[in-house]
Amino acid sequence: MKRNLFITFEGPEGAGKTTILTKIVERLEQLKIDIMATREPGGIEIAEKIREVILNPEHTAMDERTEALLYAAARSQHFFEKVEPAIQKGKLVLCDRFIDSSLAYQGYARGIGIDEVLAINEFAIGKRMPDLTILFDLEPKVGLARIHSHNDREVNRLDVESLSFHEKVREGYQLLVKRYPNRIKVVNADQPIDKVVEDVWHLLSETLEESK
Ligand SMILES: Nc1ncnc2c1ncn2[C@@H]1O[C@H](COP(=O)(O)OP(=O)(O)OP(=O)(O)O)[C@@H](O)[C@H]1O
Ligand SMILES: Cc1cn([C@H]2C[C@H](O)[C@@H](COP(=O)(O)O)O2)c(=O)[nH]c1=O
Repeated sequence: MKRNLFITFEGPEGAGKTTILTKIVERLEQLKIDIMATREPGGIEIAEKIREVILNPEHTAMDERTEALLYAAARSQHFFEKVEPAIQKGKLVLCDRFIDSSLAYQGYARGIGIDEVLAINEFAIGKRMPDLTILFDLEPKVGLARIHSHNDREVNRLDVESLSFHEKVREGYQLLVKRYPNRIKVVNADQPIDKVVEDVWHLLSETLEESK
C-alpha cells in the first residue's frame, strides 16, 4: 500500500523513540504498508560519518554554530539521497529525529535562536516539513536514567550535557508544539512501552486515514 507520508519521532534522550519506532514498523509491515525507516543524524554513509564527528565525546571544543551546521549538512545529504526519493516512490517514511531536534537542541537549548537555526535548515532542505511529528515527552532525568542504566548504549557528546541543558531541550520542544500545533502531536513517554505504542499508533492511524 502506497502512502507518500513523512513522519518523524522527536523527544529528549531516552524517551523511547527508537524502541517504539521498531514496534510501529513491525505493525505497519504486517499491514503491508510500504515503509522506509531511517534516522538522523545518519541514515546514509555520509551522514553517519558526520554523526561520528558531531557525537564524538572527545570533540568538546566543537563550537555551537559548527554543531548546528553539521546537523544541517547531514540532514541535507540524508534528505535528498534517501528520504525524498522514498517519499516519491510512495513509501511511508519514518524518521527517528529531524529538523525539530535542531530547533530544540541547537536553536533553543544552545541559545542560537530557533529562527536562526530554521534559516540554516531552510538553506539545507528548503521549506520541507514532516506531515506528522510525534513528540515523546518525559522528564529529562527519567530519560537520562534509562540510557545510563543500559550498558550497551553508547554515551555521546550530547548525552553528557548538564541536566539543565536537557531541561531546556524539553522547553524548546514545548515551544515548537505551540508553534506547529497541527503538525506536532505529543505522547506521554513516561508510561509502559505497550501503552506508548498504542498512543503513537492512534496518532499515526488518524494521519493514515486522512491521507486516504
Ligand atoms: N516506556 C518506556 N519505559 C521504560 N523504559 C523504556 C521505555 N521506552 C524505552 N525504554 C528503554 O529506555 C532506553 C532508551 O530507549 P530508546 O533508545 O528507545 O530511546 P530514544 O528516545 O531513542 O533515545 P536517544 O534519543 O537518546 O537515542 C532503552 O533501554 C529502552 O528499552
Ligand atoms: C538530529 C539532531 C540530533 N541532535 C542530538 C540529539 C541526540 O543527543 C543526538 C542523536 O543521538 P540519538 O541517540 O540518535 O538520539 O543528537 C541534535 O542536537 N540536533 C539534531 O538536529
